[in-house]
Amino acid sequence: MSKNVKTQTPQSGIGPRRGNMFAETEYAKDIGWTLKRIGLYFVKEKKLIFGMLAAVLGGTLAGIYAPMLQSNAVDIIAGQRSGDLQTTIVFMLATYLMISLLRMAQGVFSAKLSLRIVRQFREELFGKVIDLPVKYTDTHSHGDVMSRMTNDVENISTTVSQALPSLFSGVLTIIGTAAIMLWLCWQLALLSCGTIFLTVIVTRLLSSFVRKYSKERQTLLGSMNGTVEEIVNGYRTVVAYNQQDKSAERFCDVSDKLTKAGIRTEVCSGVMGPVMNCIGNIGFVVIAAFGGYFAIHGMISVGVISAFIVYAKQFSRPINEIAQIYGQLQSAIAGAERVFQVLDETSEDLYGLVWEDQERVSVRFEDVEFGYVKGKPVLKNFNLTIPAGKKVALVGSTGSGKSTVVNLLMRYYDADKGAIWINDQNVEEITRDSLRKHVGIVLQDTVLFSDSIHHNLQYANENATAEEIKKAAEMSRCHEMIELLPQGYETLLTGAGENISQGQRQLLAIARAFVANPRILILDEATSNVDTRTEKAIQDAMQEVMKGRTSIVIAHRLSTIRDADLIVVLDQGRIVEQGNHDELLARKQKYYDLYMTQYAGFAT
Ligand SMILES: Nc1ncnc2c1ncn2[C@@H]1O[C@H](COP(=O)(O)OP(=O)(O)OP(=O)(O)O)[C@@H](O)[C@H]1O
Repeated sequence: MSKNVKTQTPQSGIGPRRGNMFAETEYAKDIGWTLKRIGLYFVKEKKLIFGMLAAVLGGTLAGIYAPMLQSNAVDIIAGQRSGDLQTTIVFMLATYLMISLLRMAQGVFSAKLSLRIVRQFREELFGKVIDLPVKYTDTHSHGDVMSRMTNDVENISTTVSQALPSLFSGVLTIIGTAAIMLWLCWQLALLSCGTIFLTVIVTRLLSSFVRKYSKERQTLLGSMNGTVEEIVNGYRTVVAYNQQDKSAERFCDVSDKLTKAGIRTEVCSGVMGPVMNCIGNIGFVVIAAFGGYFAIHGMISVGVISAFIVYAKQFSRPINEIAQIYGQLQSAIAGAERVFQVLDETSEDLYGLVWEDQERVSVRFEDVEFGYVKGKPVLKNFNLTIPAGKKVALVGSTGSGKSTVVNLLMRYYDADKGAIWINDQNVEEITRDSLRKHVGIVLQDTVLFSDSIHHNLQYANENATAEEIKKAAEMSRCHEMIELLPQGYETLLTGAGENISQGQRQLLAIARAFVANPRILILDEATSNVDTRTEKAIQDAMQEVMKGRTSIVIAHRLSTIRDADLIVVLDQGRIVEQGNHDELLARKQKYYDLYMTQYAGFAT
């Protein structure tokens, strides 16, 4: 082990960035398991759950008791019971008032609970997304990830705030009402229970369809978001090739499928309520008829019938609600499964050694083999040494593997075989964080943020002073351009840099890399969008900046890498030639051909 590294273990805290409590759990697609897993998020909100359940319990019990008071009042009025009517009515009023207050408390508790649970999901999911390997983002549409973060999490939230209290109060109401009905008149109670049997069968049947369709609907929503994102991001290209109609066709196709899946889901879950209502009403008619018969024959009092009428309604209401909630729950479970799929993805590992700064850094690729797809290697038997402080240029035709070399050095991907060494340290043993801290990279596709130019440049090193930022901007030849802007360094970049030109964006990206002051600098087609004069000026500045540092430059314009200490020519993932510009030209092989193709007729 190098003496410049020290062991770093992952943080043990529960902060969102450091994985999740189920990281090692195998993902299972069953409702019980998913519910249990959702339940674990509730454990952290014990106080709120207790408060909410207490309010639901109080409200439900009072709701079950209130019709008894009503029954007593009716019996007192009908002369079938002795008692004080005024006291009974005051009790009734107090009970209904208490029910209202408890329902309000329940609403407050459940809203808080739902929002806090959503926060847990959202933060854990975001923490996961920023820790996902590059491979994941390369293979999943951004829209799909967005959909999981917003729609699915929102779906879980709605269910938590509405379904949980309704479910708890519903179950309590059913049990309490059934008990009291049995106590009042078991014959009428049994008739009521007949409706439950019918309800359960219909619920199970309809809910299996709801679950299937809502999962399909959420997958399609993700796919539609992905399509929209692709079209909006690539709008200029869409318009340039007059592909608006085709894009609209593609969108409409997904939108159409989404509508159909949505209709199927809504029909199945929407039908549930009315069907349950119908069953409840039939039960109500049966009870009214039989109750009348029993009262006529003196088996029960008129007050009991009045209470039974309320209980019968009270009994069927939660059954309807539970039937609807069941549909909602199915959809939330489908959403939760999709969220858990992301949470269960393997994060970029956080274990390893912290690579500490060293002034001179050499890089060595040793027998490296790598492929993005299994069995299809892009780099084969790749051996390359980049001496400390030297500038190495990678050239070769499109798809020859130049960016892949950089991807491996940055540990966006890890080699399938062989090893990459930084000085005497295998990069796979170093934490990615500490490795990337010392490597600056500028890509062709510049990413800037909707923030001031100053903050965009400071992004690479939050401790950089205004003076250091200005110096970096001067070296990358963008200081003057920035000064000409109305607010100078405080100018806000809108739409991540759409208010400046592509070349200017590239200059800012180079300045940002200079601010980072890295030991290794990688420029992947970093100056492809600036004019040749500016490019030359930047290169001169870079000579100065990179003195004693190691740099890797990828450039199609070969004139820009003529001064490199080593030029490496790649072809189909293999190094076919290496040397300096003059040596390679003299050899008259691949590099010579590439150079002549670009500059035939010009002096070398
Ligand atoms: N994320 C990816 N998933 C699958 N294959 C990929 C991925 N990135 C690159 N490839 C493939 O790997 C091969 C090498 O690509 P690479 O980007 O390294 O080439 P390059 O020499 O940098 O090309 P260019 O000059 O066009 O940038 C190509 O065949 C490419 O299709």
